[in-house]
Amino acid sequence: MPTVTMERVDMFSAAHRLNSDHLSKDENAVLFGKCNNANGHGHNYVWRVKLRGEVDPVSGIVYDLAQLKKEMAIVLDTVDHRNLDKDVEFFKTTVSTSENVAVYMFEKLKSVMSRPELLHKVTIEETPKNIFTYKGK
Ligand SMILES: Nc1nc2c(c(=O)[nH]1)N=C([C@H](O)[C@H](O)COP(=O)(O)OP(=O)(O)OP(=O)(O)O)CN2
Ligand SMILES: [Zn+2]
Repeated sequence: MPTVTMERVDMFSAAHRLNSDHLSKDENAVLFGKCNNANGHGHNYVWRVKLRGEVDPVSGIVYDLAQLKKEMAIVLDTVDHRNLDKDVEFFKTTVSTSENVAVYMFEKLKSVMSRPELLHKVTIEETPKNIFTYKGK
């Protein structure tokens, strides 16, 4: 059967601050600039999810879209209108760069999917200019 890639896109708004516990105050300020400001800042992130698999000969689908929507909603609830650094366990020890947001969103979705082997890649658009993609380990 043919192998097809399907994609669903959603969005979430979240606050964060770029700051590494392994760097000094000055090193953080130099590395992250305005993004290290103590007040933090926010983004309207665009989350692109791509699944890749064989088209089922009976149903004609790769994966149930309604199921994917439910699973993505579970993940979105952990980040939407949250402060990533304070509300998400993963970011209490990991800098909330969009590289790491892509890793988190991929692994969290994979952990709730009924067929995790179909998850192909996740893309995070932090701003229209800054886009990060993760395909798993
Ligand atoms: N490697 C990374 N560098 C930076 C990240 C990141 O996730 N990975 N994130 C940031 C900040 O979060 C920042 O908010 C995004 O950068 P910013 O300059 O505000 O947004 P733009 O690049 O789109 O702004 P322009 O000034 O229009 O270029 C910083 N670095
Ligand atoms: Zn930011």
